[in-house]
Amino acid sequence: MISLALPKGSLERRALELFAAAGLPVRRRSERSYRGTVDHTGVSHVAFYKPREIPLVVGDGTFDLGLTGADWVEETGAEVEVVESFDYSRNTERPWRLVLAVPSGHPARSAADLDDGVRVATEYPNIGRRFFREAGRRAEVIVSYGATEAKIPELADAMMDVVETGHSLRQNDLRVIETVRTCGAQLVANPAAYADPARRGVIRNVALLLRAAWVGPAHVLLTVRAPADRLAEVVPAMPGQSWRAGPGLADATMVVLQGVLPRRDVPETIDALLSAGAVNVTESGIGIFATGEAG
Ligand SMILES: Nc1ncnc2c1ncn2[C@@H]1O[C@H](COP(=O)(O)OP(=O)(O)OP(=O)(O)O)[C@@H](O)[C@H]1O
Ligand SMILES: O=P(O)(O)OC[C@H]1O[C@H](OP(=O)(O)OP(=O)(O)O)[C@H](O)[C@@H]1O
Repeated sequence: MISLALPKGSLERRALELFAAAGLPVRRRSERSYRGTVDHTGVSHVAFYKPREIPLVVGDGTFDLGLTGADWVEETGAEVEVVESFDYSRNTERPWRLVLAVPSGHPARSAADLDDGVRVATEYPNIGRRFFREAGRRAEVIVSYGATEAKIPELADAMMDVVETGHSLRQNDLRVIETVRTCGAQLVANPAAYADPARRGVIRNVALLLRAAWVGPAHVLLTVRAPADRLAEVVPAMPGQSWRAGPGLADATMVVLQGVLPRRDVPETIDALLSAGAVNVTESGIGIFATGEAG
C-alpha cells in the first residue's frame, strides 16, 4: 500500500480531474477536508498539502507519492524520483513559466541589462540565486510570500514569478525579460518506496493510469504518407516521438510514418508536413502511449 499527497490550491482542480479521468476518483467529505481516499486497492490514504510542501513530505518518506509543481521540486531540492510529468497549469493545457519581469517602462531587455545589486522579489529564492549566479549578475533576492507583483517598486526592482496567461503581469504593468524555467505538474515518489518492489508496482500502475488519462485526450497519432525521395525534408517536420511504420501498400515508392504529438500542435505540424512534401496526413485518437526504458 502507498500513501498519496495531492496539491491543495492552484493545482488542485486539475489534479482531481486527472485522477477522476484515470478512473481513480478521489473521495473526501468536502472541499475543505484535507483527508481522503482514492479508488485503488494499492493506495491507503490521500492527504492534501500545499504544492511547495509536497516534495519535502515525499522526500522524507511521510508520503510515498505526491503530485506537485516542477518549480517546487527544484526549489526545495528534495530527494524524490520524478515518475511522470504533465504539462498543464492552473487554467490551461500548457506548461507554465517561471519568469523574470520588470516594470513595463524599464529599459532592460535581459538579465544582463540589470544593475548589480538589483532587488528581485520571488517565492523561489534558491532558483533565483542560482539563476543570477549562472547569469553572472549580483542580485539581492527578496523572499516573497505571494502577491509578488505588489513588491515593485517599494521592496523590489524586478520579480521572478509564475506566469500562465500573463493576466497578472498586464494588470501590474510588468514585462517579461527572461524565461527562467518552463514547468509542469510532476508525480514524484519517495526513493525508498520506489525501490521497494511492492510499492513500486502500485506507483507504476497509478502513473500509467494517469498517463493514459492525460495523453489520450491531449495527444493524437499522425499517420503520414510521403514519397521516399522526400523523406529528408519530411522527417524533420515529424513530431519528436516518431517512427517509420513501413512502405506504402499499393505504391512502394511511398513511405508511411507515424508520430505522437500534443493535440494543440496539430495544425502547424500538418502544414509543415504538407509543405515538406507529405502526400497526406491522417489524425487519430490514442489511448495509452507507454514508453519503455529503451524509448
Ligand atoms: N497560474 C498559476 N498561478 C499560480 N501557480 C500556478 C499556476 N499554474 C501552475 N501553478 C503552480 O501551482 C503551484 C502552486 O503552489 P503553491 O505551494 O504556491 O500553492 P498555491 O496555494 O496553490 O499557490 P498560490 O495560491 O500562491 O498560487 C506551483 O507549483 C505553481 O507553479
Ligand atoms: O499569468 P496568470 O494567469 O495571471 O497567473 C500567474 C499569477 O497567478 C499566481 O498568483 P495567485 O493568484 O496564485 O496569487 P499569489 O501571487 O499570491 O501566489 C502567480 O503568482 C501569478 O501572480
